[in-house]
Amino acid sequence: MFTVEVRDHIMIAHSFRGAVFGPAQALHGATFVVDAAFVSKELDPNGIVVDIGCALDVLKATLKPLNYTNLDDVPAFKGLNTTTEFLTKHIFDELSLAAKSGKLGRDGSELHAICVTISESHVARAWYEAVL
Ligand SMILES: Nc1nc2c(c(=O)[nH]1)N=C([C@H](O)[C@H](O)COP(=O)(O)OP(=O)(O)OP(=O)(O)O)CN2
Repeated sequence: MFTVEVRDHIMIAHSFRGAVFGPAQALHGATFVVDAAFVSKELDPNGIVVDIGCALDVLKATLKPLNYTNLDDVPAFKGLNTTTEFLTKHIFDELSLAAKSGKLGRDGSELHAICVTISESHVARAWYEAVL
């Protein structure tokens, strides 16, 4: 498998429901580093998985609606815990749609998988990976 990965980050605020989260039940802020890896079995005729510039643009566009927001106020997330794991899947879904609609500059059907990793701090990260 060939993989190309790009990185961006978002600054958000959110709060969690559930005693397991302790102090994180209160509103708190976080800067998430988001890595998006695009996987293909074969390179395209240009010798790439996807163009890195396209991948960066698509990742930035995907993150834009979340950046500098209180995720508790995002209608689609109402009543949900926007954990690091939850956000990896949300971003994966958005990137999958972008890939399938050709926004990565390569036919989405030629991509094998996407993996989204979010580092929530220097000691913890979560990821979601699935075949397209
Ligand atoms: N599985 C997950 N666990 C936790 C997440 C998460 O997204 N997925 N998020 C948080 C908090 O948002 C953030 O980490 C701060 O939490 P906090 O309680 O302040 O810190 P820690 O849990 O890292 O450490 P403590 O020793 O419990 O303070 C929490 N968990």
